[in-house]
Amino acid sequence: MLKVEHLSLQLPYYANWWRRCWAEVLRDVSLEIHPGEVHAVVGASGAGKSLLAHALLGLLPAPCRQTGRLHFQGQPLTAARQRQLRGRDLALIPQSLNALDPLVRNQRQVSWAAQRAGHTPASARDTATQALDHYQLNAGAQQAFPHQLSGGMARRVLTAMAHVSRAQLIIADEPSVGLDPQQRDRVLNALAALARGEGKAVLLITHDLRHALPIAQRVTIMRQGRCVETAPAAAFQGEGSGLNTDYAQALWQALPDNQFGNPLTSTDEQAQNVA
Ligand SMILES: Nc1ncnc2c1ncn2[C@@H]1O[C@H](COP(=O)(O)OP(=O)(O)OP(=O)(O)O)[C@@H](O)[C@H]1O
Repeated sequence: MLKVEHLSLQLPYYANWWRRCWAEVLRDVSLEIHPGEVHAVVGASGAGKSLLAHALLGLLPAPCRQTGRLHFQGQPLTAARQRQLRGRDLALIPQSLNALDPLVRNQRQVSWAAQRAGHTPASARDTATQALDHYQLNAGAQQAFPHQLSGGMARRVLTAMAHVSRAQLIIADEPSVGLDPQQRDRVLNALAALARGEGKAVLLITHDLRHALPIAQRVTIMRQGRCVETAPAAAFQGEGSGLNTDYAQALWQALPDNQFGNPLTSTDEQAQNVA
């Protein structure tokens, strides 16, 4: 569905106040995402994950220098096509909660996202209510303004907006940050269900491999603007001998609750094991 080939990106900075220089923040990034798949992009803070997401959606800060090729559903993903598809076939769950309009009630924001995806105003309202119910936001939270919600609740509103968008590709940038373990699993499992049940492609961006492995089919590890390795999620087991790079192996082996050989389970499964 989405093919990224040799994507490189440079952003400007100023040396000695006036001399403009260019910092290479993405370097030769290539990956593919298929329908029905959750593809996780995992890396430390500053690895370039959000910039990759913004490049796919045409949301990069200007000026910037971008090279490489993007294809979506077999066609080149040009700037004009990105504008046309954003919020429709391409949806973003942004990392920043500032993406919510502070002056618009939460339910209405989700309803607008549904209308942009082609719902009539009446069906958009119903769809928005169902989606917000699904993410356990009650009527009070639905009618509140964004500043009246906790960070985790606001993040669930953003997830509901992507949920109703009918997008073929959902890019989720740290969708579980600030959520308690149950809510985190709920959001991640909902993303997995969109891929599995509805054939959508999900690009899950996270700094925590533990959040990616229970739902992802493939994992790309990023470091300092580069793709270090793309591996099937099944390669993250045992001592990580199925992984090709030392960095990916080290990342896997460094997980605090890595039992080397026990596949990581979701919090729900862990809770059931305890019960
Ligand atoms: N607008 C910008 N101008 C200049 N440099 C930027 C800009 N946005 C990001 N960067 C730099 O690009 C690099 C990658 O940033 P990015 O936000 O993609 O990281 P990330 O992997 O998403 O990190 P995090 O997990 O903390 O969100 C960082 O070094 C950052 O300082």
